[in-house]
Amino acid sequence: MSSLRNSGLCVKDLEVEYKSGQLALGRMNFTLPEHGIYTVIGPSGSGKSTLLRAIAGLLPAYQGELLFNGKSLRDKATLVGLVPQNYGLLPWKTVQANIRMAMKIAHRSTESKAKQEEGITRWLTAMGIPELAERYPLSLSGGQQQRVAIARAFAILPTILLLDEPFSALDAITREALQQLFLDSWLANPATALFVTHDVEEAILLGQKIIIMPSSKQDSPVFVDNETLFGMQHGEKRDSDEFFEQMKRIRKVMQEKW
Ligand SMILES: Nc1ncnc2c1ncn2[C@@H]1O[C@H](COP(=O)(O)OP(=O)(O)OP(=O)(O)O)[C@@H](O)[C@H]1O
Repeated sequence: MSSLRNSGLCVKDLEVEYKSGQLALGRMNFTLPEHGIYTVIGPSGSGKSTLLRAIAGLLPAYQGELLFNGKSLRDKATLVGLVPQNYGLLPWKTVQANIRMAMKIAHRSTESKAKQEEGITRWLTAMGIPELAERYPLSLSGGQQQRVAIARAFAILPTILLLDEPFSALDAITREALQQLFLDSWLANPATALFVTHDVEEAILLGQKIIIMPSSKQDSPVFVDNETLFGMQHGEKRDSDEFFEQMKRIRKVMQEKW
């Protein structure tokens, strides 16, 4: 049994250097309880995508340890879903075939075909795009591709869900609608989610904690608790006093650390 100290996502002395010798991510140490949404903001180049890639197992090498409930992520025993910045959809497969393939890889065909098809329809519907099932990714708008990528990530029912600026290609209204869809979908499958965004408001509207990456690789990230807002109805957050207080708090940290 894992002790409480080891439960959740544990990042121990993580440091990433790419082949060029450039330090992409300074030493990081933190533990995040499971079943939470953690938003990550930081200046360009501070290592947000690199952090997600390390957790997703996409880096050939890194220093330190990544554990989930005490088990190393290197062992691939924990199912991780990633929505990368470029959506990562296969252009030669239809929307539904993209999702089907991800489900097959994740569950190694242990699921019945009927259950798989039901899952595909359910997640496309949850993202508001059931009519796009037969279309090919390159015939879709950027925002539609983002929805497909999010549906695909949720459809594999991951334990850890990583999202790299998933709503960046959306207009403000669609973005708000998708934030709500994301929260509803997360409630249906409360993965441990790391959500990278450039938008401070979005970080406050979605995260249970907000992780602020520093510009200096020698500095540590700052964690801002956001439980009060996280517990509110999504539609009421933006107009609340707590939202404005949180904006002020975070801007202060940004001024100091960026
Ligand atoms: N494949 C790579 N090879 C070499 N260096 C890389 C590679 N990918 C990223 N880097 C470098 O690592 C650092 C962190 O990059 P990363 O993409 O993680 O930052 P980020 O915070 O996600 O930036 P952005 O907000 O612009 O997406 C940067 O200095 C970047 O130039």
